[in-house]
Amino acid sequence: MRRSAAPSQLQGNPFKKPKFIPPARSNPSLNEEITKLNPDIKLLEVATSKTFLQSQNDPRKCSLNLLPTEESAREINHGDNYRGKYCFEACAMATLDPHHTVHSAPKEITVSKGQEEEPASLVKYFSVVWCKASKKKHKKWEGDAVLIVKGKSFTLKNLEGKDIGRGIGYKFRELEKIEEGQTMMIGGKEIEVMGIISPDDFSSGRCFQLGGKSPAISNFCQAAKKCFSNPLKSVYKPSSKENRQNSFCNCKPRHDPCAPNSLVMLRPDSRHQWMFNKNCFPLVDVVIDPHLVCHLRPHQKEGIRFLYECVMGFRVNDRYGAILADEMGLGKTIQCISLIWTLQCQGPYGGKPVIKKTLIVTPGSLVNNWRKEFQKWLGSERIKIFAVGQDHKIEEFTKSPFYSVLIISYEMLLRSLDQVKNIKFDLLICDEGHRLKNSAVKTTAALISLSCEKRIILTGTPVQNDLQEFFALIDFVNPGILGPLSSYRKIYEEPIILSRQPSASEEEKELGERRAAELTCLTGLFILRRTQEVINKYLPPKIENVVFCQPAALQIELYRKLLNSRAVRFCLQGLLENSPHLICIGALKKLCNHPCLLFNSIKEKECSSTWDKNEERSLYEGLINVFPADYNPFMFTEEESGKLQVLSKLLAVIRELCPAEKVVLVSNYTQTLNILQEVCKRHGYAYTRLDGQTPVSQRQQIVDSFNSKYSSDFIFLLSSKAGGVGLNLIGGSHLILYDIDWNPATDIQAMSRVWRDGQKHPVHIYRLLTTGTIEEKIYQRQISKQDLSGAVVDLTKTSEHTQFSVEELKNLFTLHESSHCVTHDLLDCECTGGKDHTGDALEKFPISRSCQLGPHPQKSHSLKPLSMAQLKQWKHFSGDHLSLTDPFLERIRENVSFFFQNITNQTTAI
Ligand SMILES: Nc1ncnc2c1ncn2[C@@H]1O[C@H](COP(=O)(O)OP(=O)(O)OP(=O)(O)O)[C@@H](O)[C@H]1O
Ligand SMILES: [Mg+2]
Repeated sequence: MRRSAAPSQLQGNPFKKPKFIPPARSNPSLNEEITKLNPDIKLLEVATSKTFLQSQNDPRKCSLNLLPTEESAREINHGDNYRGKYCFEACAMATLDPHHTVHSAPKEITVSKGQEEEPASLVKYFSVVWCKASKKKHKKWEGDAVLIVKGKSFTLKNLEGKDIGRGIGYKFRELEKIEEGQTMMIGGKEIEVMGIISPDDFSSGRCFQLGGKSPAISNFCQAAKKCFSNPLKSVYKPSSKENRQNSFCNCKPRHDPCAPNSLVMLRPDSRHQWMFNKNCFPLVDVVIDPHLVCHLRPHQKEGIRFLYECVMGFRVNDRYGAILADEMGLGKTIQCISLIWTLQCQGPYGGKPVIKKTLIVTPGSLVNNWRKEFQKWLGSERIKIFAVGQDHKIEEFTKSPFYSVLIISYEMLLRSLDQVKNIKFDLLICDEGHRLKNSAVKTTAALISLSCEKRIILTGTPVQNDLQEFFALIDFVNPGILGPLSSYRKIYEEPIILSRQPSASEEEKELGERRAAELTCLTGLFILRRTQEVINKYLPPKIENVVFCQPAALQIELYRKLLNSRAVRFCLQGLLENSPHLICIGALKKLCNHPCLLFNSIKEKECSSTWDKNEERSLYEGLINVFPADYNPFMFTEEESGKLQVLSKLLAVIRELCPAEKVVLVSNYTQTLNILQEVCKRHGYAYTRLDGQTPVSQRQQIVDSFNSKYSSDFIFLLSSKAGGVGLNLIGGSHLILYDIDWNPATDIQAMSRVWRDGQKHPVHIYRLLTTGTIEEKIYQRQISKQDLSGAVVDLTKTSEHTQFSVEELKNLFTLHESSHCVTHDLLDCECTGGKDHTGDALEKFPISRSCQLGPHPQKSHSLKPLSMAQLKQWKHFSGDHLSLTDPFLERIRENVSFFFQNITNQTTAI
């Protein structure tokens, strides 16, 4: 039967290329090679030979897939029916790693010749082409597919991962015979077998990738492996006639590549030269300006190399995107500035600059920060920056030839999209780019519509809970690299999510893990994430405290009443559809911050016209009577809230002991910030404030003035959700998180504002939680979920908190009045929180005891939220412990039931 070429063959699908060796034949030369490495594997036979990225990356791994032949399998199998299992395992372990245990196939495995019954666990995979069944002689194949043969059943999946045919009841004999060129009918489709797919290729998902992708990516490995050659060789001596002809080009690097500490970029490989150097300009080394290099941290140098290789298309063929996902404060800005400045002045071909104009899109509050950073690192002469603002309209940029960098906020971009589209940008940088969630979001759509190919996303906040958001980011920087969303879902998202369900079978778990690993591998070429650890040594010590504040009497009484309300009881009956649980949670959180916030809500609702119909009525019933008859929320007192009492004392002791230091005080709620502001006023503390209402144009000014050593402000009131991202608040060295967010990333964002490059003082962080209440539960949820983080992204739902099981609600709606610290109770720690478990007494205990904290270096200083296990490693003690050495904690102990403390960079600590 003749056939037309299937799509994969037109595109050169690597899975079709290898010569198929039917199971009964062997390839002696390869076998020899394998045998040299490990004599035990001579019984196995090479069935297919493919080149994959992974094998290139890891020199120990080989590009061969080893399958036992029918005969060899029979040789080692003596009479039982596990051959199928053996086949599968041997395939899955197919590497040439000499340490690998390919030879350890179970010896007792046997197969009886006449045996017909085949265990259901036999799984084989084949690449096939398919078309609708017809009697025509000349078939027109409609597409490539993957045939999965499991036991007696067949499944046909297209390359998007969708099932397109099924069949059952095939005989084992038929199964055995499947070989290249064989045609068969499955679910009304005719297929022709093209080759065997190894279980590894199937479980990693590689067999679904069409020709263009893998080779594109694998190209990087060669490029990346090439060492830096002596740059002077080709730079100073034009090697060919053509090069001499093009001597009008700048053949010298802009900076001396041989100077000590020079930072030289990777040279393009021959493929790149062939594609992009049609005029045969001489190769010139691209060298980062030494003026910048002298400031760069090692991880920043590595980051610049990474960005350069990505946007030049060295890493993945025909893709020019990158995601720089370094944790907060690692200097993503300086890395981008270095890249822009380099590409704008230099290039590998005749020194010709690679880019002319750059567009930087950033949250409004950071537009001026970017401008300032350019000035900080490059001064005002080298490069002309245009930051769009009220007084700086985009037209000015369009008209003037001087400016090469346009900085614009996401909001402004939407408003002036048409104008931006008319400008040709060669490089696009999206700061805090995790907001580009999907193409349905307007901003994403607007950015996608820009024609610029070189795209960089910067984000310090990893994608937390959504593989589709992850897809959106990847697809934005390197469009199409993961195929269409529909196939991505089938091949990666669904198996990964399925594998994380508690009910997942072993097989599902394994498949999900393999797919996640493959996804990480594919995307890892253009995603770079480094953690805080790389910068710790440049930073002053950080003393982190979790402070469990005893609730005030009024809070306890109101809390009990709320928990006894009809609304809460209704939630616990499990009728969650219309459950008012979110309202109940909101009320409890307000109460923890200050009872006057709850009072205000009750009064507001009483005045509201919908009060009668509202579920809140049943929540607030009788609550007002708990407040004193003449209660005036504007005259609130500190004694009415445990946390506020602690805060007030904390501010006083900071002021007293460190008069030159400043405090960043963070809340997620504007109303709470109002209370904190009032506290500042009452105590005469000078303050400044940045929240969602603060005009974007004023934000940088507020930040700058707080950071200035001449500022008289003692406190910076910050709404973390409104404007926390990306801000540098190094003027403050004490940071107090007054309330807790469900999403740990919000809190981490806030905490990272002060402990960053440029900070001069030891940093003190205080997280205030009300003992025994919902705040502790939210904290526990933050930290326990962290243990589950996934390989590519953290799949735990941490940002959306609308769904709870009845059990979870029961836990949330419980007040633990007798516990000093419910979180500590949960840690399974042997200590009682007494004095023996402070750092002072550490030497007395053997290191292995779970509570002995100080001597163990903290495992990771990454900005990831803590896990329960890590928290247990923190120093911890109850509030009534007698000899607190920390003078700040000493002063607030009266209102505190428990402390956790951890010091980073302790060697130089206070
Ligand atoms: N090599 C360096 N030497 C001194 N200061 C540096 C260096 N690199 C960065 N900084 C400073 O560190 C601070 C943090 O840098 P930057 O704002 O770029 O961090 P980021 O990675 O963008 O963090 P975020 O995710 O919070 O936005 C800035 O004030 C910056 O000027
Ligand atoms: Mg930033």
